[in-house]
This record gives sequence, C-alpha cells and structure tokens, in this order.
Amino acid sequence: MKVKDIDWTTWIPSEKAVITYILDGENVLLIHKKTGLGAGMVNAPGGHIEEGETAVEAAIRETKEEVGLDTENLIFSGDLYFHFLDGLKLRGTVYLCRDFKGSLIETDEASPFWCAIKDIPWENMWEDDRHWLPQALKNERFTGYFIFDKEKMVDKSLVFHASN
Ligand SMILES: COc1nc(N)nc2c1ncn2[C@H]1C[C@H](O)[C@@H](COP(=O)(O)OP(=O)(O)OP(=O)(O)O)O1
Repeated sequence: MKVKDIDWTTWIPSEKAVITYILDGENVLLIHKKTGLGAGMVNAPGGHIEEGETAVEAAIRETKEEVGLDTENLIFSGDLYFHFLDGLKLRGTVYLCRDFKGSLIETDEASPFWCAIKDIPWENMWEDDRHWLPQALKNERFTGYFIFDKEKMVDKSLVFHASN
C-alpha cells in the first residue's frame, strides 16, 4: 500500500497523540520510551490525547507525567498521519517548546536525556522521524503522511510549509 492509495480527506484517526520536542540551545530533550507504542525506541515526550483535552493540554500533561517538566508556550510544528497496515490510524501533533521549568525525572514511562541535535540517534527512532524532525527543529512547519507495517515504514509523503 502507498500513501497515494488512501483518500486522506475522508481518513479518520482511530487514535490521536502528541509529541513535544523541548529545546535548550543546540540540545533537544529525548526519551528512552519504556511503555506503549514504540517502547524500546528513542522518541520525545508525548502520548495520547484524552477525552475532553486539547492537543496542547495533552502535550503539557504528557511531558509532566513522563519527564517531570512544566512546559509553556508550545509552538505548533506539524501534523503526522500514520496509517498502520494492522488497522491503527494514528494522528500525531508535534510541538516545539523552549519555555520550561522544573527538574528532569525518570519515570515508569520514560528515561529522559538531553541530546545534541547533531547527535540525534536516528537508528533508534521511528523511521519517519529522520524525514521531518531535522526541518522541524529549524522551525519549518510540515505535514507528513506515512504507511507503516508494524515498525517498518513502507511509504511516506511530506510537505513543508513556507513560514510567513
Ligand atoms: C509511527 O511513527 C511514529 N513516529 C513518531 N515520531 N512518534 C510516534 C510514532 N508512532 C507513535 N508515536 C508517538 C506518538 C505518541 O507520542 C507516542 C505513543 O504514545 P503511547 O502509546 O505511549 O501513549 P500514552 O498515552 O503515553 O500511553 P497509553 O498507552 O497509556 O495511552 O508515540
């Protein structure tokens, strides 16, 4: 199956999630994810949007729950549309954040670590990330469509949006 085989105008996600990239100078906060989708991989703080929550509220809550930081002034970065061949349809909203406080903690869900952007461990991350995260971290907005067969990306389509 290819991205072009899906009518994305009528595609409805079965799950909605958020991912937040916290930036401090040339470093980004990543996690070794311990539970849930992508356990064992490196990702950023995030998780599912709960009933009655906005995406931003979910991003703030998940970051606090997973790594103990309080975040403010999240900046919308992009939309991810993941169509898994097993039936999961996951929509992800990506945020950047440079405004945070508190102390990092390891939790049952995540082991956080600061990583130099130039050293991001792509080989331990979801395969889609290398196609949009470098641009996102340079403040480019994007929309990405992906087909996954379990953890293997089988097709992708990305659009980067000109900023004003
Ligand atoms: C398929 O490719 C993916 N790429 C990236 N970069 N991130 C992904 C991909 N698939 C899922 N994710 C992200 C989206 C979420 O931030 C997490 C999944 O969240 P999780 O399953 O851990 O949800 P939680 O609400 O934290 O935990 P529950 O399972 O208890 O609901 O991965």
